[in-house]
Amino acid sequence: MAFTETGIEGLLIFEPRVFEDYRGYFFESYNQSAFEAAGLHYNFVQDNQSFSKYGVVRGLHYQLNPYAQAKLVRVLQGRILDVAVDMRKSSPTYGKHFAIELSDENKKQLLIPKGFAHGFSVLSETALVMYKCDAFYNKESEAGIIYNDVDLAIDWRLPGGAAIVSEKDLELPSFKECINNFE
Ligand SMILES: Cc1cn([C@H]2C[C@H](O)[C@@H](COP(=O)(O)OP(=O)(O)O[C@H]3O[C@@H](C)C(=O)[C@@H](O)[C@H]3O)O2)c(=O)[nH]c1=O
Repeated sequence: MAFTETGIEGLLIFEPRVFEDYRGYFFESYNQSAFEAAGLHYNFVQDNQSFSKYGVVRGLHYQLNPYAQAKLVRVLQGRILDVAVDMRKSSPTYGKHFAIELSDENKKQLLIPKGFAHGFSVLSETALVMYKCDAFYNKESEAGIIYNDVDLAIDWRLPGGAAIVSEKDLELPSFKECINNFE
């Protein structure tokens, strides 16, 4: 079980220890005491799961305070590019993003603290994504940034720009338009 830094404070990669044998494999996908031993005190209260096809981009999403959510993201089937944008104005990496491939094969997870916008693109034929949240969904506090924001310039690794995006997400504002949503 290992936590790796990403260069953005608080944003960590978690790699569980995988036990393989002739039957297959076993791993602890989450263990609260192991997180606490690493100084990571989260009280996850909601688990979400989504299934998407190749080219889907979900995001970039966050909830406004006091409903902001930390998330622990993993992939049960397939391969995604998971992206977290640092929206914490006091952070030295404010406005920077971090992207990582998460897959059923590499079993990596991304721990995203509050104060980030989150999204992902689907790189495999389909992907089953699961993430834990430390605050409940609150429809009224949903917010987001347009996935192809010019300032963030995220490479979603979808050649030919084949992004499949929800109608709601296509209406999202630019990064610059929502900076006042953050402290
Ligand atoms: C996020 C969420 C949605 N819903 C409902 C609202 C809506 O009718 C339907 C689909 O919601 P969305 O289109 O917002 O789903 P989606 O675009 O997958 O939204 C998710 O994107 C990723 C990137 C995140 O980080 C999540 O926090 C969440 O915002 O599900 C819930 O009931 N509970 C929830 O927690």
